[in-house]
Amino acid sequence: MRYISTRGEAPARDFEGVLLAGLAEDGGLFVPETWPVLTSAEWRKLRGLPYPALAARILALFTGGQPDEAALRPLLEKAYAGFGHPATCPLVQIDTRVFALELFHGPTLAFKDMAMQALGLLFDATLARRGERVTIVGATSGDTGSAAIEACRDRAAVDIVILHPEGRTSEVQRRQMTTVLSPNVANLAVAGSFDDCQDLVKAMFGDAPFREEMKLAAVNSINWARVALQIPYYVSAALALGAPDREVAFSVPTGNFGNVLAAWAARRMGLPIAQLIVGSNRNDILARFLSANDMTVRTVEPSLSPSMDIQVSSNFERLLFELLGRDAKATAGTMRRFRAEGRMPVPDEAWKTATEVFRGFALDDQGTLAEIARLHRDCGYLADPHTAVGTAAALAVPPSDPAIPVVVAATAHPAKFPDAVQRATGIAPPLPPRLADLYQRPERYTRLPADLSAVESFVRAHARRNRGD
Ligand SMILES: Cc1ncc(COP(=O)(O)O)c(C=O)c1O
Ligand SMILES: N[C@@H](CCOP(=O)(O)O)C(=O)O
Repeated sequence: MRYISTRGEAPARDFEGVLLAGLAEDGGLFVPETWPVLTSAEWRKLRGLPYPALAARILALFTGGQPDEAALRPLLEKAYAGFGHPATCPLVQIDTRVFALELFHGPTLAFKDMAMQALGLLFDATLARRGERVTIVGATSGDTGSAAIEACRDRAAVDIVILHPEGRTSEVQRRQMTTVLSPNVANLAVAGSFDDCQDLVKAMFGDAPFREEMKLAAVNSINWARVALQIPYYVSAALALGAPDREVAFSVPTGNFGNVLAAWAARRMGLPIAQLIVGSNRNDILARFLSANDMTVRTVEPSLSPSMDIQVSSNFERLLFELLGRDAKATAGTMRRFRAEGRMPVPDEAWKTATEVFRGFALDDQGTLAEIARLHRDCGYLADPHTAVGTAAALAVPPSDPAIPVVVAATAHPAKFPDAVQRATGIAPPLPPRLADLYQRPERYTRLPADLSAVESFVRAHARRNRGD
């Protein structure tokens, strides 16, 4: 299995190369050179497998034997062993045709753990074998950061620096990051938005001497391994509802487009997914794109679903590459214009192709509170604000065939957003016992402006300190 860059100017790599490289050298994102496609009989054979075994089978389709399924299986069993539900990611019926795929039973209570717990182990195994050390730099709007820190804390071959937008995460989200005092972990509160943090991370990767000196690695969904590890749960949910002999749809609360892209990948692999519903908050660039081919960047606005406060959705580039017939030159040109002009010129034909699969829906904060209240009142389900955007989208733009069930990606535990949940329902969901003293733990983080040289100096000092240079 080889991977190519969406911008066509970086050398192709194998899975291990992609895992360690993160972003391609030409600024593009790695995608499989060819997609593995399963027959109906092959999908049926996956039914009933425990989640770690299913995930190993799917991931092995993308690793080209390095590591192979036999090596991946114990690794994934270890990754999911600490999850708070025996099914890893249970499917819960919440309405007549709507199901919640609960992806938040991992250590940091958000869907990021589903990939990140395995990614940390993959990094460990790979770096130990190669005798190498890396510096992970990551951007977070709230959940990637804590999941990455939890997966990488105290690991011998990894230093990690996470950039979050100062004051724009929930307090629980911030504390989950900043109260981890392991020497290899550092947190930066950046004066700016998530998009600024993500730009800084990409700029560090674009600075070739710095990238080489620091041996930079990525844990954001710009890293293909993150997306690959998000595919199995769509497979698991679809099989449970009757695929490949029955079509399903997914509704995914969306920000950086990594989660819904994994669902798209499952569809590309032959899973019968009738429709993908993209839920947005007031930062509705994706909903505008899907309804009117308008992908114009606006200022990022804070909302009750802060993890989705994003305007530049990195993984959209992977979809764009496919929509443009895998034309890397056209993709690179389109992305250049997007960055220069703040508007993405997607040809009408490509846009129409996207709308055959994707539907978009945006919900403001009032609507989000109303949906959390409705779910609690009518369905007895306590949802976090991100999941509520997903359920509202599922009801607003469902597939026209009522026999097709809609699975909503329940991306965070309601206890991560107690203020919003309490405003909507009067209930403040408690944190699990292992996090009960979160508000009493000391925090450590550094404030910096959104300035590349300041951030690079910080990262260099952090890495050197840990390497004993
Ligand atoms: C709770 C939650 N929901 C939804 C999203 C959006 O997911 P994505 O960025 O993969 O589109 C995020 C952030 O990734 C998140 O943390
Ligand atoms: N919503 C994310 C933003 C980063 O997304 P990623 O999937 O690219 O890591 C977050 O919570 O940090």
